[in-house]
This record gives sequence, structure tokens and C-alpha cells, in this order.
Amino acid sequence: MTMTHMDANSPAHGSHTMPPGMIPGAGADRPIAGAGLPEKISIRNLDFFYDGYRALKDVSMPLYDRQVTAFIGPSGCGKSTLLRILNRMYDLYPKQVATGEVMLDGVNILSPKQDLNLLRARVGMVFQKPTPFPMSIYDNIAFGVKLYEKLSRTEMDERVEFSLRRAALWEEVKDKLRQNGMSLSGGQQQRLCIARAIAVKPSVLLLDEPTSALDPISTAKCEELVDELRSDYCIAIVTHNMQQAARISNFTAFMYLGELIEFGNTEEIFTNPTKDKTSEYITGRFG
Ligand SMILES: Nc1ncnc2c1ncn2[C@@H]1O[C@H](COP(=O)(O)OP(=O)(O)OP(=O)(O)O)[C@@H](O)[C@H]1O
Repeated sequence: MTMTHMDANSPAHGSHTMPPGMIPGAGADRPIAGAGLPEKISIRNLDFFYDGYRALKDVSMPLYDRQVTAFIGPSGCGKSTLLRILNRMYDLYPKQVATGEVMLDGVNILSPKQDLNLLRARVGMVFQKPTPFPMSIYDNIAFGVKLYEKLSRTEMDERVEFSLRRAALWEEVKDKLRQNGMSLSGGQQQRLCIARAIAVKPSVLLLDEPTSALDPISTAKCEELVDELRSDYCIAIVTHNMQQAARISNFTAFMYLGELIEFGNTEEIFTNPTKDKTSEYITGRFG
């Protein structure tokens, strides 16, 4: 695959007829890293406001299918805000508004017509702190599934096993499925949350600093898991840990003060960034 840079800092002019692998307004619409890969999500001219405060400014970027994209940047640059838009988490708060387009499989999920329950099944989210429900390991998984599907007992058993296996937790919990999910270790709880997200058959997984509350061994396990999951899902991960971004992502988006400064192939971003700001950040000169 030929990797070239894009100029994500250029003003974007939304076009709906852009060939795949081009970003509207990216320089002279040059090909970008990942050209030719299928875009699961296309973010176009996205602005976000917290009660009038503009936290995201004209962000445009692709999230490729079966690839991991890391959002990096200093505290407050808008990483979590961007992630939370991708499953319309912000909709819970009346004074938070997104404008622009977030196309998921070609459909704008920012549209008021978007069914939010359906969206959140297709776009699963895992938070920084493990958040198992205060119920059994089995029910932690089954609870969400029941909201969307009517499964027989056998089918549900199979779904629970499938999800726990996929989250690399099955071997550790298969003999104690009726035990409370809160009794697991932090790392196991986080994998349970990943299993819970997987159980409703999403195609996108959003991970908001999923390892920042974990010890090094649990972190390594979680990173291995992300590596395995990339073959089936489009994954976006917010991380403060640049080594982690370099280890596990295929693409990296560097953000600063609500703007997307640079997007590209992770190796290129870390070894040969095009923007001074990116270079300053990844070499630890600020942030
Ligand atoms: N609920 C809120 N109300 C008002 N402003 C907010 C709210 N949440 C975030 N912001 C502001 O939006 C901007 C982006 O915040 P966001 O949490 O997305 O940044 P971040 O890059 O994820 O930061 P961190 O790495 O510290 O988690 C910041 O200026 C922040 O102060």
C-alpha cells in the first residue's frame, strides 16, 4: 500500500461525490493514507458545540473498516467529544449540538431520523473506567441483547459464550457465569464490557482510553484483544499513551484545540509527520 500524507488542516468543503480515499478539501484533494480501503464512517465538516462553545472545528476524516484508528492530542483537544459523537452519546444532553455529517455505511447518523437504539447497537462503546452492571457475568451480556433480539435460552447461551470468547474472557469465567460481574478484576471487568459491546453485534467499536485504569498486564491483554478484534470491526480508540497508539493503531488522527491537525497512517504520523504541531506533540514537547 502506498502511503501519502493528507493535509487535514486545510479548510474542508464538503462534497458528496469525492472518490474513495480522498478527503474533501485535503490539499488539492490528494490521495491519502488508506486510499482504497472501505470507509465504514466518513466524518465531514463536523462541528460540535457545548452550550455554544465550539469544541470541534470543521473535522473531516475517514474511519476505515477493519482498521484501528487512534485519536491522540493534548487534554481538552476534543478526542472524547469526537468519539461520543459517533454513537450520538451527546444526545442525552439538550444543549449539545453537532453539525456536519457523520456517514455510517452511507447514512448520516446525525440526522434526527436516526434510530438511536439501533445506532448504539451498531456502534458499541467502552469507557475509561470499567462499568459492569451490578448483575451476573451472564446477565451483563444478556441484558443488552434482550433489548434488541428475542433469543431462545440456547441461542442466548451461545451468544454469551461467543461474546466472552471474542473478548478473550471465556476461559477465565466459564465456570462462574452466575457470579457478579463486579467481582472480577479491573482488567477482566474491562474485557466484560468489551464482550457486552460485542454481544449486540456491532460493526464499530469505540474505546475511550480503555486501558488507562488498568495495570500493565491487563493493558497488554486488552491491546492484544484490540489487535484480534480489528479483523472484524472498525475500531476507534482515544488514548493518551502514544506508545499504545503506535502499537495498536493503523491510522492516527492528531487533534489540537478542537481541530484535526493531521490524519494518516500511524507509522508515517509517528516517524514523518507533515505538521510541526504533530511533531512537537509526539516528541513530547507539549501536552
Ligand atoms: N460537558 C461539557 N460541557 C462544556 N464543555 C465541555 C464538556 N465536555 C468537554 N468540554 C470541553 O470541550 C473541549 C474538548 O473536551 P474533550 O473532553 O473532548 O477533550 P479530550 O481531548 O478528550 O480531553 P482529555 O484528554 O482530557 O480527556 C474541552 O475544551 C472541554 O473543556
